[in-house]
Amino acid sequence: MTYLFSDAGRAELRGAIDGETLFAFDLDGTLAPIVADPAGIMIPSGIKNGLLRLGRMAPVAVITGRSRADALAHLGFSPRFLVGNHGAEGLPGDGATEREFIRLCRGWIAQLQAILPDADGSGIYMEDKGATLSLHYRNAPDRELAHRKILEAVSRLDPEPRRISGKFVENVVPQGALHKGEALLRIMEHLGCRRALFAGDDVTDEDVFGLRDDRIFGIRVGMVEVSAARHFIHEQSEIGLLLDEIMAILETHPGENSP
Ligand SMILES: O=P(O)(O)OC[C@H]1O[C@H](O[C@H]2O[C@H](CO)[C@@H](O)[C@H](O)[C@H]2O)[C@H](O)[C@@H](O)[C@@H]1O
Repeated sequence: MTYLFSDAGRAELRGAIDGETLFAFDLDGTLAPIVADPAGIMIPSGIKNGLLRLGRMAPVAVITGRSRADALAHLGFSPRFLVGNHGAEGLPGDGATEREFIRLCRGWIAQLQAILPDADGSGIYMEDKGATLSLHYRNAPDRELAHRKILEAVSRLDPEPRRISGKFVENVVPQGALHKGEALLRIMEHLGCRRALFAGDDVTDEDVFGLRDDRIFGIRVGMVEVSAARHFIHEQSEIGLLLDEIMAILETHPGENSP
């Protein structure tokens, strides 16, 4: 992996983007620092302003594991594309499938309430996001025990969901729901974009990096041993710098059809 703010990383970024590139970002851990309470995130105002400015120069998407409504409340503005539930919510034309995902989740929540009646007592927090759900154990007094209970409970769900691990969380996702990589490709196709940039910090973001699609410039937030991303930044606080760098490049390479 190449550090984005090295000479080589900067040169590769310059060669990879212009005003017709789709710029897509994950939310938690990327646009907002990770905090203990999922409801307590704060997107720094510099990042919000940067996204708004970038949105006037090129298409911008936020692709998040949160529900769209929740993400919107934190963003305070609508990016051109806002995909929620890891790709399961908010893509053009997917209304009927989303309703089916919500129905499935209602069933899983009822089952989990029976399997994990003491969830709160174990420090497990169930986040109902409509089309998917998340079981958090960050704040459990015994994280290992809480995690084991979650894994056991999820393994008993019927029908079997797709389970994706995250930062002290297990995400329960309907089989057949698009993942973040597929969602990004859908938006590119919809817009006719030949190139995209995507930045993300977590396991579900690897669904984008793992496409290994040369048209997509992937940036992992936080260096990890195993990632399919080709570039990384050290930490979330560098996102503001990334937005500035992107906009400086677009000012000199606006793209043929940009405003
Ligand atoms: O795809 P993302 O936008 O990165 O969303 C992934 C999950 O983020 C949230 O949980 C994570 O962030 C919380 C706040 O910093 C943190 O407390 C938690 O431990 C993390 O797992 C969100 O609550 C989930 O719904 C998202 O799926």
